[in-house]
Amino acid sequence: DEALLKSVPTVDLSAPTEESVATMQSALKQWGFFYVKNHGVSASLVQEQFGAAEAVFALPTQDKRNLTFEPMLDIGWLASQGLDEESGKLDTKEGFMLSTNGLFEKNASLDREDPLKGSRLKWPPVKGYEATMRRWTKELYALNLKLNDILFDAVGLQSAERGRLASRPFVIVKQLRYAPTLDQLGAGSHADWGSLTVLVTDDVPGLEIETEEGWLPVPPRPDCFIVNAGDQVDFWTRGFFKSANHRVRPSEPGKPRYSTALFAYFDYEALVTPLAEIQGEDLTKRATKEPVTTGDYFALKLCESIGKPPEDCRLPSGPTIMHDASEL
Ligand SMILES: O=C(O)CCC(=O)C(=O)O
Ligand SMILES: [Fe+2]
Repeated sequence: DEALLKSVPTVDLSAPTEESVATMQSALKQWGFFYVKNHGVSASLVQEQFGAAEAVFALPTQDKRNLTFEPMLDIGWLASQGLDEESGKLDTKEGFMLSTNGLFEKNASLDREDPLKGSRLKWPPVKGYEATMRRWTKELYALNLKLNDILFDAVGLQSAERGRLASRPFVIVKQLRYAPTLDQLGAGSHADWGSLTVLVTDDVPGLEIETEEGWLPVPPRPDCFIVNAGDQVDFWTRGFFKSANHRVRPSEPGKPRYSTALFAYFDYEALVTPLAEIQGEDLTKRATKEPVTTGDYFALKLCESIGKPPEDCRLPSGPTIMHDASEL
């Protein structure tokens, strides 16, 4: 199998910018995925974050139920629930989510020193959790902004557009735990919705991406994070950069797998339109081909994911979306 001999490239953030730009460009064109090294997040913070994740998932079920998932804010605890379309079985992932939903207020500002400030969040009853996750979100938010700069160079974007698309990206932090079972997928095949996803995993392999030649493993690499482009980038570049389908198939018996994703979107209020800088045939796989703001797009995707057709799903006129799931 030829795909198995290949591997996704690594963007080294300590290398000269032109080199990072060239690597990201070819990686997103070919795979939709790359590793990033010298990302600036300390190993001790990575450990601390995984400690926080383990502590949340180890809470008594009742405590986790008190942190119930709120779909329109994209926060809270999710028990394993996603149906894996291939096997028809439930997948094995459990999640806890935080989001910068303070941005849902019109013209909201975002504090880069504390991106979660102003968000409605449920903090789990775990000592030190809030401080750790505020720090984690701050550092990963900054990393996403750096990656955006490289992404914008990779498409030759004008400077005015940069600020419009990436002054206040909306982000979701999702801590994941995959149950230690091998006869079921950890996460079924899917593409991410946003701009760039930054993924940090423990040392249990499992992530695979769909390629023309089959499923390609993207195993953990020491000191590297994994980054992939989502559907917003696919739409924005007319498919020039891929939003690749991927899945998780944990491969070590008896050992749970932990990973934490930062799902970033473009600026919450920005209207995302296909790039003028990229010409050529529209290869986008994204279903919605109308330009929409990130906020409306996000609300639309949420409606879709809970099975409401867009016409039954009231989208607000501006970016201030419903705060209450019952309004759907
Ligand atoms: O845990 C992983 O390796 C991937 C998670 C993922 O793809 C997702 O949550 O969207
Ligand atoms: Fe994903």
